[in-house]
Amino acid sequence: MTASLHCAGICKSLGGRAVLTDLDLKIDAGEVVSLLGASGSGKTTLLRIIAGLVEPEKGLITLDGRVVWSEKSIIAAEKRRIGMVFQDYALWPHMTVANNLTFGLRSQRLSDQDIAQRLNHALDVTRLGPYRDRYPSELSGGQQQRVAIARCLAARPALMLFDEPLSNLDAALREDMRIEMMELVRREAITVVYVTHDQAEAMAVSDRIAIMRAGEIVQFDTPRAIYETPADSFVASFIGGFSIVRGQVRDELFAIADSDAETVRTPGARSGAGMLVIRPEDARPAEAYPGNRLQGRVLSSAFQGRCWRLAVDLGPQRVRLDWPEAPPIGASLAFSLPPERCVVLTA
Ligand SMILES: Nc1ncnc2c1ncn2[C@@H]1O[C@H](COP(=O)(O)OP(=O)(O)OP(=O)(O)O)[C@@H](O)[C@H]1O
Repeated sequence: MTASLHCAGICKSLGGRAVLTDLDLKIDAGEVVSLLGASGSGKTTLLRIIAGLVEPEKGLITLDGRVVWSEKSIIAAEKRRIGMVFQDYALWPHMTVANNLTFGLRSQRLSDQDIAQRLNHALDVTRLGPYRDRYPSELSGGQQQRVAIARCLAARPALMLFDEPLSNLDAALREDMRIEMMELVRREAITVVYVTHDQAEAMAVSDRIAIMRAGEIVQFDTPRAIYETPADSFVASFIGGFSIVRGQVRDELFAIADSDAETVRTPGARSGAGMLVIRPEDARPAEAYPGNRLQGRVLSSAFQGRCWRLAVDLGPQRVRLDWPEAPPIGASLAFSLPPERCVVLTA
Protein backbone atom coordinates (compact mmCIF):
# COMPACT_ATOMS: atom_id res chain seq x y z
CA MET A 1 0.00 0.00 0.00
CA THR A 2 2.85 2.24 -0.85
CA ALA A 3 2.04 5.67 -2.30
CA SER A 4 3.29 8.17 -4.84
CA LEU A 5 3.93 11.71 -3.61
CA HIS A 6 3.44 14.94 -5.49
CA CYS A 7 4.36 18.36 -4.12
CA ALA A 8 3.53 21.28 -6.42
CA GLY A 9 4.32 24.97 -6.05
CA ILE A 10 5.22 24.74 -2.36
CA CYS A 11 6.06 28.12 -0.79
CA LYS A 12 7.08 28.63 2.83
CA SER A 13 8.57 31.54 4.73
CA LEU A 14 9.97 31.37 8.26
CA GLY A 15 11.05 34.34 10.35
CA GLY A 16 10.26 36.66 7.43
CA ARG A 17 12.52 34.79 4.98
CA ALA A 18 11.51 32.58 2.07
CA VAL A 19 12.68 29.04 2.94
CA LEU A 20 10.96 27.19 0.06
CA THR A 21 10.07 28.90 -3.20
CA ASP A 22 7.62 27.36 -5.65
CA LEU A 23 9.06 23.91 -5.11
CA ASP A 24 7.93 20.90 -7.16
CA LEU A 25 8.74 17.27 -6.37
CA LYS A 26 7.17 14.15 -7.86
CA ILE A 27 8.06 10.73 -6.43
CA ASP A 28 6.82 7.40 -7.73
CA ALA A 29 5.35 4.72 -5.48
CA GLY A 30 8.10 2.55 -3.99
CA GLU A 31 10.85 4.99 -4.95
CA VAL A 32 13.59 6.08 -2.53
CA VAL A 33 14.45 9.76 -3.00
CA SER A 34 17.04 11.76 -1.08
CA LEU A 35 16.92 15.47 -0.43
CA LEU A 36 20.55 16.51 -0.47
CA GLY A 37 21.69 20.02 0.34
CA ALA A 38 23.73 22.23 2.61
CA SER A 39 22.55 23.18 6.06
CA GLY A 40 19.71 25.69 5.77
CA SER A 41 18.69 24.75 2.22
CA GLY A 42 15.19 23.80 3.41
CA LYS A 43 15.35 19.98 3.50
CA THR A 44 13.89 19.54 6.97
CA THR A 45 11.22 22.17 6.35
CA LEU A 46 10.06 20.33 3.22
CA LEU A 47 10.00 17.02 5.11
CA ARG A 48 7.96 18.54 7.93
CA ILE A 49 5.52 20.04 5.43
CA ILE A 50 5.04 16.64 3.77
CA ALA A 51 4.51 15.07 7.20
CA GLY A 52 1.92 17.70 8.12
CA LEU A 53 3.93 19.10 11.04
CA VAL A 54 4.39 22.47 9.32
CA GLU A 55 1.96 24.18 6.95
CA PRO A 56 3.10 25.78 3.71
CA GLU A 57 1.67 29.11 2.57
CA LYS A 58 0.90 27.90 -0.92
CA GLY A 59 0.97 24.74 -2.99
CA LEU A 60 -0.56 21.33 -3.29
CA ILE A 61 0.50 17.99 -1.79
CA THR A 62 -1.03 14.71 -2.87
CA LEU A 63 -0.37 11.16 -1.70
CA ASP A 64 -1.44 8.63 -4.32
CA GLY A 65 -3.54 11.33 -5.94
CA ARG A 66 -5.37 12.18 -2.70
CA VAL A 67 -4.98 15.81 -1.60
CA VAL A 68 -3.37 15.97 1.87
CA TRP A 69 -2.68 19.69 1.76
CA SER A 70 -4.11 22.52 -0.30
CA GLU A 71 -5.25 25.98 0.66
CA LYS A 72 -8.78 24.58 0.81
CA SER A 73 -8.37 21.18 2.41
CA ILE A 74 -5.94 19.76 4.93
CA ILE A 75 -5.58 16.20 6.19
CA ALA A 76 -4.15 16.08 9.72
CA ALA A 77 -0.64 14.66 10.16
CA GLU A 78 -1.83 11.54 12.00
CA LYS A 79 -4.27 10.69 9.19
CA ARG A 80 -1.73 10.88 6.37
CA ARG A 81 -0.24 7.40 6.89
CA ILE A 82 3.25 8.85 6.92
CA GLY A 83 5.97 7.49 9.21
CA MET A 84 8.91 9.60 10.30
CA VAL A 85 12.34 8.56 11.59
CA PHE A 86 14.41 11.31 13.20
CA GLN A 87 18.09 11.48 14.02
CA ASP A 88 17.35 11.48 17.75
CA TYR A 89 15.01 8.42 17.44
CA ALA A 90 12.21 10.14 19.44
CA LEU A 91 11.36 7.02 21.49
CA TRP A 92 9.30 7.14 24.67
CA PRO A 93 11.90 6.54 27.40
CA HIS A 94 9.43 5.17 29.96
CA MET A 95 8.08 2.48 27.61
CA THR A 96 9.56 -0.85 26.64
CA VAL A 97 10.40 -1.59 23.03
CA ALA A 98 7.13 -3.50 22.58
CA ASN A 99 5.09 -0.66 24.07
CA ASN A 100 6.89 1.92 21.95
CA LEU A 101 5.83 -0.10 18.93
CA THR A 102 2.20 -0.68 19.89
CA PHE A 103 1.31 2.60 21.63
CA GLY A 104 0.34 4.37 18.40
CA LEU A 105 -1.54 1.32 17.12
CA ARG A 106 -3.84 1.19 20.14
CA SER A 107 -5.46 4.49 19.17
CA GLN A 108 -6.28 3.07 15.74
CA ARG A 109 -8.98 0.69 16.97
CA LEU A 110 -7.18 -2.40 15.74
CA SER A 111 -7.95 -5.82 17.20
CA ASP A 112 -5.52 -7.26 19.77
CA GLN A 113 -4.71 -9.98 17.30
CA ASP A 114 -3.88 -7.48 14.55
CA ILE A 115 -1.70 -5.46 16.94
CA ALA A 116 0.17 -8.58 18.06
CA GLN A 117 0.73 -9.62 14.47
CA ARG A 118 2.07 -6.22 13.46
CA LEU A 119 4.29 -6.09 16.55
CA ASN A 120 5.77 -9.49 15.84
CA HIS A 121 6.36 -8.71 12.19
CA ALA A 122 8.09 -5.40 13.02
CA LEU A 123 10.24 -7.03 15.73
CA ASP A 124 11.07 -9.86 13.40
CA VAL A 125 12.21 -7.84 10.38
CA THR A 126 14.28 -5.47 12.53
CA ARG A 127 15.72 -8.41 14.55
CA LEU A 128 14.58 -6.80 17.79
CA GLY A 129 12.69 -9.79 19.17
CA PRO A 130 15.17 -10.42 22.02
CA TYR A 131 14.90 -6.77 23.12
CA ARG A 132 11.13 -6.42 23.25
CA ASP A 133 10.99 -5.90 27.02
CA ARG A 134 13.94 -3.53 27.27
CA TYR A 135 13.72 0.25 27.75
CA PRO A 136 15.39 2.59 25.23
CA SER A 137 18.12 3.51 27.75
CA GLU A 138 19.12 -0.19 27.81
CA LEU A 139 19.80 -0.21 24.05
CA SER A 140 22.69 0.99 21.86
CA GLY A 141 22.20 3.88 19.41
CA GLY A 142 21.84 1.48 16.47
CA GLN A 143 19.27 -0.61 18.35
CA GLN A 144 17.29 2.50 19.30
CA GLN A 145 17.24 3.54 15.66
CA ARG A 146 15.95 0.09 14.73
CA VAL A 147 13.14 0.54 17.28
CA ALA A 148 12.21 3.86 15.65
CA ILE A 149 12.11 2.16 12.24
CA ALA A 150 10.17 -0.82 13.61
CA ARG A 151 7.62 1.57 15.14
CA CYS A 152 7.14 3.18 11.73
CA LEU A 153 6.76 -0.17 9.99
CA ALA A 154 4.18 -1.38 12.52
CA ALA A 155 1.97 1.55 11.55
CA ARG A 156 2.07 0.34 7.89
CA PRO A 157 2.83 3.75 6.41
CA ALA A 158 2.28 4.60 2.75
CA LEU A 159 5.35 6.85 2.89
CA MET A 160 8.35 7.00 5.22
CA LEU A 161 10.35 10.14 5.90
CA PHE A 162 13.89 9.91 7.26
CA ASP A 163 15.61 13.01 8.65
CA GLU A 164 19.35 12.34 8.86
CA PRO A 165 18.64 9.01 10.55
CA LEU A 166 22.26 7.93 10.83
CA SER A 167 23.93 11.09 11.99
CA ASN A 168 24.00 10.09 15.67
CA LEU A 169 25.67 6.75 14.98
CA ASP A 170 29.41 6.21 14.84
CA ALA A 171 31.09 5.74 11.48
CA ALA A 172 31.52 1.97 11.78
CA LEU A 173 27.85 1.42 12.50
CA ARG A 174 26.50 3.89 9.94
CA GLU A 175 27.16 1.79 6.88
CA ASP A 176 25.81 -1.44 8.40
CA MET A 177 22.73 0.36 9.64
CA ARG A 178 22.20 2.07 6.30
CA ILE A 179 22.33 -1.24 4.43
CA GLU A 180 19.99 -2.92 6.89
CA MET A 181 17.54 -0.01 6.87
CA MET A 182 17.39 0.17 3.10
CA GLU A 183 17.03 -3.60 2.68
CA LEU A 184 14.03 -3.33 4.92
CA VAL A 185 12.28 -0.46 3.16
CA ARG A 186 12.97 -2.08 -0.23
CA ARG A 187 11.56 -5.40 0.94
CA GLU A 188 8.45 -3.71 2.29
CA ALA A 189 8.34 -1.59 -0.93
CA ILE A 190 7.77 1.64 0.96
CA THR A 191 8.14 5.05 -0.70
CA VAL A 192 10.89 6.96 1.09
CA VAL A 193 12.02 10.58 1.30
CA TYR A 194 15.44 10.69 2.94
CA VAL A 195 17.07 13.91 4.12
CA THR A 196 20.83 14.05 4.30
CA HIS A 197 23.71 16.44 3.76
CA ASP A 198 26.04 13.49 3.11
CA GLN A 199 26.53 12.97 -0.61
CA ALA A 200 27.88 9.43 -0.26
CA GLU A 201 24.86 8.43 1.81
CA ALA A 202 22.47 9.94 -0.76
CA MET A 203 24.25 8.11 -3.59
CA ALA A 204 24.09 4.82 -1.71
CA VAL A 205 20.43 4.82 -0.71
CA SER A 206 18.58 6.58 -3.51
CA ASP A 207 16.84 5.82 -6.77
CA ARG A 208 16.91 9.56 -7.37
CA ILE A 209 18.44 12.53 -5.59
CA ALA A 210 16.93 16.01 -5.35
CA ILE A 211 19.73 18.51 -4.81
CA MET A 212 18.49 21.55 -2.92
CA ARG A 213 19.91 25.03 -2.78
CA ALA A 214 18.27 27.94 -0.95
CA GLY A 215 14.78 26.44 -1.01
CA GLU A 216 14.83 25.19 -4.60
CA ILE A 217 15.57 21.86 -6.25
CA VAL A 218 18.43 22.48 -8.67
CA GLN A 219 18.74 18.94 -10.04
CA PHE A 220 16.57 15.85 -9.63
CA ASP A 221 18.01 12.74 -11.19
CA THR A 222 19.57 9.33 -10.59
CA PRO A 223 22.85 9.20 -8.63
CA ARG A 224 24.63 8.13 -11.80
CA ALA A 225 23.24 10.96 -13.94
CA ILE A 226 24.15 13.51 -11.28
CA TYR A 227 27.65 12.07 -11.09
CA GLU A 228 28.12 11.99 -14.88
CA THR A 229 26.41 15.26 -15.73
CA PRO A 230 26.03 17.62 -12.80
CA ALA A 231 23.67 20.45 -13.80
CA ASP A 232 25.98 23.22 -12.66
CA SER A 233 29.06 23.97 -10.59
CA PHE A 234 27.00 24.10 -7.39
CA VAL A 235 25.84 20.51 -7.91
CA ALA A 236 29.35 19.42 -8.90
CA SER A 237 30.80 20.97 -5.75
CA PHE A 238 28.42 18.78 -3.75
CA ILE A 239 29.72 15.56 -5.22
CA GLY A 240 32.62 14.31 -3.16
CA GLY A 241 36.08 14.48 -4.60
CA PHE A 242 35.26 16.44 -7.76
CA SER A 243 37.61 19.29 -8.52
CA ILE A 244 36.27 22.34 -10.32
CA VAL A 245 38.77 24.38 -12.27
CA ARG A 246 37.96 27.88 -13.58
CA GLY A 247 38.94 28.81 -17.11
CA GLN A 248 37.94 29.79 -20.62
CA VAL A 249 36.74 27.66 -23.54
CA ARG A 250 37.67 28.57 -27.08
CA ASP A 251 37.06 26.24 -30.03
CA GLU A 252 36.39 23.34 -27.63
CA LEU A 253 39.74 23.88 -25.92
CA PHE A 254 39.74 24.70 -22.21
CA ALA A 255 42.49 26.99 -20.86
CA ILE A 256 42.91 27.12 -17.08
CA ALA A 257 42.50 30.65 -15.69
CA ASP A 258 45.65 32.54 -14.66
CA SER A 259 47.91 29.73 -15.79
CA ASP A 260 50.19 28.98 -18.69
CA ALA A 261 49.31 25.25 -18.53
CA GLU A 262 48.45 23.48 -21.77
CA THR A 263 44.85 23.45 -22.96
CA VAL A 264 42.51 20.49 -22.56
CA ARG A 265 40.18 19.26 -25.32
CA THR A 266 36.58 19.50 -24.16
CA PRO A 267 34.35 18.24 -26.99
CA GLY A 268 30.98 19.96 -27.13
CA ALA A 269 31.87 22.71 -24.63
CA ARG A 270 30.53 26.17 -25.47
CA SER A 271 33.01 29.04 -25.85
CA GLY A 272 33.29 31.45 -22.94
CA ALA A 273 34.02 31.30 -19.22
CA GLY A 274 33.48 27.84 -17.74
CA MET A 275 34.30 25.38 -14.99
CA LEU A 276 36.03 22.14 -15.87
CA VAL A 277 34.94 19.21 -13.69
CA ILE A 278 37.77 16.78 -12.93
CA ARG A 279 36.80 13.49 -11.31
CA PRO A 280 39.75 12.01 -9.41
CA GLU A 281 39.36 8.59 -11.03
CA ASP A 282 39.69 10.04 -14.54
CA ALA A 283 43.41 10.89 -14.15
CA ARG A 284 45.55 8.89 -16.62
CA PRO A 285 49.27 8.73 -17.37
CA ALA A 286 50.41 11.73 -19.44
CA GLU A 287 50.95 9.65 -22.58
CA ALA A 288 47.40 8.20 -22.58
CA TYR A 289 45.80 11.37 -24.03
CA PRO A 290 48.67 13.59 -25.27
CA GLY A 291 46.23 16.32 -26.40
CA ASN A 292 44.79 16.53 -22.88
CA ARG A 293 47.92 16.74 -20.81
CA LEU A 294 48.27 18.81 -17.66
CA GLN A 295 51.19 19.30 -15.36
CA GLY A 296 51.33 20.31 -11.72
CA ARG A 297 53.16 20.00 -8.43
CA VAL A 298 52.24 17.36 -5.85
CA LEU A 299 51.05 18.98 -2.61
CA SER A 300 50.00 15.91 -0.64
CA SER A 301 49.16 12.24 -0.97
CA ALA A 302 46.87 10.01 1.07
CA PHE A 303 46.66 6.23 0.81
CA GLN A 304 43.15 5.10 -0.14
CA GLY A 305 43.45 1.33 -0.35
CA ARG A 306 43.36 0.86 -4.12
CA CYS A 307 45.28 4.05 -5.02
CA TRP A 308 46.67 7.29 -3.66
CA ARG A 309 44.58 10.46 -3.58
CA LEU A 310 46.90 13.29 -4.60
CA ALA A 311 46.36 17.02 -4.24
CA VAL A 312 48.07 18.67 -7.19
CA ASP A 313 48.72 22.38 -7.67
CA LEU A 314 48.02 23.52 -11.25
CA GLY A 315 49.27 27.04 -10.66
CA PRO A 316 46.61 29.04 -8.90
CA GLN A 317 44.13 26.14 -8.68
CA ARG A 318 44.25 22.69 -7.11
CA VAL A 319 42.88 19.34 -8.21
CA ARG A 320 42.48 15.96 -6.56
CA LEU A 321 43.59 12.91 -8.51
CA ASP A 322 43.68 9.16 -7.93
CA TRP A 323 47.12 7.83 -8.75
CA PRO A 324 48.69 4.35 -8.56
CA GLU A 325 51.68 5.58 -6.56
CA ALA A 326 52.70 8.42 -4.26
CA PRO A 327 55.24 10.76 -5.89
CA PRO A 328 57.39 12.77 -3.45
CA ILE A 329 55.77 15.97 -2.14
CA GLY A 330 56.84 18.87 -4.33
CA ALA A 331 57.55 16.63 -7.35
CA SER A 332 56.28 17.63 -10.76
CA LEU A 333 53.48 15.39 -12.06
CA ALA A 334 52.16 15.15 -15.62
CA PHE A 335 48.80 13.48 -16.22
CA SER A 336 46.08 13.44 -18.85
CA LEU A 337 42.31 13.30 -18.94
CA PRO A 338 40.04 11.44 -21.41
CA PRO A 339 38.43 14.20 -23.53
CA GLU A 340 34.97 12.64 -23.32
CA ARG A 341 35.14 12.86 -19.51
CA CYS A 342 35.97 16.58 -19.55
CA VAL A 343 32.64 18.20 -18.66
CA VAL A 344 32.59 22.00 -18.74
CA LEU A 345 29.86 23.76 -16.76
CA THR A 346 28.93 27.35 -17.30
CA ALA A 347 30.39 29.58 -14.63
N1 LIG B 1 11.13 28.19 13.17
C1 LIG B 1 11.93 28.90 12.35
N2 LIG B 1 11.94 30.25 12.37
C2 LIG B 1 12.73 30.96 11.54
N3 LIG B 1 13.57 30.39 10.63
C3 LIG B 1 13.61 29.05 10.57
C4 LIG B 1 12.81 28.22 11.43
N4 LIG B 1 13.07 26.92 11.14
C5 LIG B 1 13.99 26.93 10.15
N5 LIG B 1 14.32 28.20 9.81
C6 LIG B 1 15.26 28.62 8.77
O1 LIG B 1 14.84 28.06 7.54
C7 LIG B 1 15.94 27.65 6.75
C8 LIG B 1 15.80 26.20 6.32
O2 LIG B 1 15.88 25.36 7.47
P1 LIG B 1 15.83 23.78 7.35
O3 LIG B 1 15.94 23.24 8.75
O4 LIG B 1 14.68 23.38 6.55
O5 LIG B 1 17.16 23.49 6.54
P2 LIG B 1 17.95 22.12 6.34
O6 LIG B 1 18.33 22.12 4.91
O7 LIG B 1 17.13 20.99 6.83
O8 LIG B 1 19.20 22.34 7.24
P3 LIG B 1 19.96 21.30 8.24
O9 LIG B 1 20.71 20.36 7.35
O10 LIG B 1 20.85 22.21 9.03
O11 LIG B 1 18.89 20.65 9.07
C9 LIG B 1 17.18 27.94 7.56
O12 LIG B 1 17.74 29.16 7.12
C10 LIG B 1 16.66 28.06 8.97
O13 LIG B 1 17.45 28.95 9.72
